[in-house]
Amino acid sequence: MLMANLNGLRVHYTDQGDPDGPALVFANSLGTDLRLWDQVLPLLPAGLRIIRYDKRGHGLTEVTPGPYKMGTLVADLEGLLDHLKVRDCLLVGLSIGGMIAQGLAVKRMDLVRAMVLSNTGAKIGTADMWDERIAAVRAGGIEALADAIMQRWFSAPFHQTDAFHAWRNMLVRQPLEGYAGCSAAISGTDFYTPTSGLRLPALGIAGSEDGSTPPDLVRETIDLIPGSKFELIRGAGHLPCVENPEDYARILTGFIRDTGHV
Ligand SMILES: O=C(O)CCC(=O)CC(=O)O
Repeated sequence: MLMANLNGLRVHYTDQGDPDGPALVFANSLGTDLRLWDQVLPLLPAGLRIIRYDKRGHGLTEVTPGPYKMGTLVADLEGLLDHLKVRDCLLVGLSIGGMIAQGLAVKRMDLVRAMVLSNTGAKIGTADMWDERIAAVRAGGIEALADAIMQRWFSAPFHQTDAFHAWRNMLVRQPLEGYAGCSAAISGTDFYTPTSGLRLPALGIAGSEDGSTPPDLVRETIDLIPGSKFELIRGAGHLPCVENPEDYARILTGFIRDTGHV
């Protein structure tokens, strides 16, 4: 079990693959932990150093009292990469993880040489929407919202699978304070201007059935970065790395190779 103590926050992470290989770093979405990438990792090319982590208030990372700021979540990942002496990584961020990726690329170009913005946006939802969600979660727990969240996360056929129930369990077992804290960070984030200034290889990935960050939002965001590419995974919702890991890994592998990362 790997834990890093970063300015007093104990962060859970994994560091797998070739320790001397180019680094591929994953940042998870709201209400998920690093198991989000379990099915994609075995399908990726050999020779990479693969780092995953649980963001603040999620998984096995410590929970601090919310609300959180996006700058704090960005600084947490910055601290982890500095701690692990990672430079020039290919950073894959899904949803809030994609916001963290945008923030880190703007702040520390030495850490991020290429970026995948998956099922995310420069801005996600409205402040009113997030205020309502935070109030609902504080009143009734994540369970009270779980059915609606699962509708956005997964396409209808996936709801009939056994795996669906495992992912629902993962969601409702996330710490409430972490979920609410990160929701506040999303609410306060609008990266349109800073992301427009980014110049690095970038790929957007969307799911055709994504009810949280629909394909148009992902495309609008990735189009802010000149020369970027966009891929749509048909039939998948907000978490295509879970619903269709084969297509996700194929697209990611193509980008890894195109950018000369392995
Ligand atoms: O998944 C995220 O990180 C935030 C976007 C969202 O609203 C997810 C959901 O539908 O619950």
